[in-house]
Amino acid sequence: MAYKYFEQYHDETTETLKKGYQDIIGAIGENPDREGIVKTPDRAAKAMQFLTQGYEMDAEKILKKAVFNETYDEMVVVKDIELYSLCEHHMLPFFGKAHIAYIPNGKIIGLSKLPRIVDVFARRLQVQERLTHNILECLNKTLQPKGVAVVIEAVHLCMMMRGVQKQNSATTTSGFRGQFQKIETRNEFLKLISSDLK
Ligand SMILES: Nc1nc2c(ncn2[C@@H]2O[C@H](COP(=O)(O)OP(=O)(O)OP(=O)(O)O)[C@@H](O)[C@H]2O)c(=O)[nH]1
Ligand SMILES: [Zn+2]
Repeated sequence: MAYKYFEQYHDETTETLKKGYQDIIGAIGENPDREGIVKTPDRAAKAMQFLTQGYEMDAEKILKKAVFNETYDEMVVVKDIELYSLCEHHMLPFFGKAHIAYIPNGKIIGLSKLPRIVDVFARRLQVQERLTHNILECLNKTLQPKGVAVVIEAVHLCMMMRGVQKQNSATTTSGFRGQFQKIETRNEFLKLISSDLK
């Protein structure tokens, strides 16, 4: 995991979140002083800061660290980028995979920066549609490629553990700019992301 050693907790935020989690634990009928739970508000406060760390990150800055001039002008595809986010309606996880492609226009991007920007936008309260567009627009603006495409496939725990309780439905969202608006280019991308080559 990229952020295994994340330690940017803010004391004030931790305290505020801790109080909130203590109230939640009491409100659901648990004993906040029970041995196994006494440290839970502190752990949960830190977990929530980890899961929402994207608010403090600047995606454009991260991308600009690794932009290289190159004449390669074929499609670049990075697929199966795992993502974990929180739905903004229930604050429950949704998770799945992102597939990203772009066609360079004189500049290529360091490959690891693509998963990094997925995380920047995923580690916030989100809806899948906005997450898809955030990634798409950020790449389009920063790289100004000939085309960019983003597909996200995800499952939402708010539809599985509660609510409609549907265990087998997945949601796909997509966005296409530039040359990916042409059907042949889009189809080539969709074919590449559906192949089993790992
Ligand atoms: N479009 C979209 N909807 C989402 C996403 N995550 C959760 N939702 C939906 O947000 C909606 C919120 O609807 P409400 O009727 O206000 O909430 P609710 O009463 O808890 O709804 P149910 O989940 O149907 O029980 C639900 O339909 C969720 O399925 C997302 O990423 N995109
Ligand atoms: Zn939800």
